Amino acid sequence: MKKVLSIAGSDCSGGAGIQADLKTFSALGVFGMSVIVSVVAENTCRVLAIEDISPAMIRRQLDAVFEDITPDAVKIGMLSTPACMQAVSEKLLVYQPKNVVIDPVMTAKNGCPLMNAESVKPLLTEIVPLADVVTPNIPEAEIMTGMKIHSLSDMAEAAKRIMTLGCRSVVIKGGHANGDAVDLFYDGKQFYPFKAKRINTKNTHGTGCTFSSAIAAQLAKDKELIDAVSDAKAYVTTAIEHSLNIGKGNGPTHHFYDLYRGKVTYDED
Ligand SMILES: Nc1ncnc2c1ncn2[C@@H]1O[C@H](COP(=O)(O)OP(=O)(O)O)[C@@H](O)[C@H]1O
Ligand SMILES: Cc1ncc(COP(=O)(O)O)c(N)n1
Repeated sequence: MKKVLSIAGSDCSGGAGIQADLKTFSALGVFGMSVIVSVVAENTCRVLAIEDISPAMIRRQLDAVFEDITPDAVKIGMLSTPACMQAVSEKLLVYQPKNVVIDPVMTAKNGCPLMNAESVKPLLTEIVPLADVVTPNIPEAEIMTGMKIHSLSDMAEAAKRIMTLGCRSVVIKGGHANGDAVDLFYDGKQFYPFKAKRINTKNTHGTGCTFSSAIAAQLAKDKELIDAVSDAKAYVTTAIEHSLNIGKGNGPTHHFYDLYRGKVTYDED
């Protein structure tokens, strides 16, 4: 069984964060583990409060996982403060995991901030260079690059700028654009657009968490980067097609194993 670690925030309402990550891992047939960086009191409508776990406790959780179980991939989501980022980057430099996917989470779907403004700099200098793939949405890519993104060619320019930070590849997600949902993957040599029809739903809570976790799961199963991104795009599209009208705001994606039966492969080692 392949093993994947999520380092992220907890969404008590179950649609995003660690909870979405673990559901994605299970649906894709990998063993999920979690290091909780922040506890977020949130639901489909709003964020009520955030309590960050101490950097010492983040370090201890990482030690607990890595001294016993070597993950085949690591997904990083919400890291709210520079101190959280410091704890995570320090330990990842020690443990050197393979297949690191970084979703630079900055705000919830309802616009509530999940990352402090002073964290942008350490995100770019300490976290992004650890990544095999970084997966910003359009507003996140704008903050990371200081440019506005209105078109696919703007997405390409932003991807080039993000690559200069030292990551191995980048996918700029097009969920926040108009028209088809086009994500642009760039490996430093070539651009690959992944296109899906836009699904007309308000229930998109957890789409980014689902997508980045699906990439991590596929990388853990030894897929090439481009194939992992392609499979993750298919997975997240299906999870949005079957998203749930739970809660009063943006409902969550759905991770239902039967939907993927036939596509899921288990690895016995
Ligand atoms: N309404 C939609 N229809 C189809 N795909 C979508 C839709 N909204 C988002 N996606 C896809 O979901 C994934 C997550 O994208 P996005 O919502 O931009 O990320 P985030 O959750 O970080 O804001 C991307 O693959 C994006 O193209
Ligand atoms: C703890 C936590 N992490 C991440 C998100 C963003 O979710 P999305 O996948 O919708 O961008 C969230 N709302 N809560």
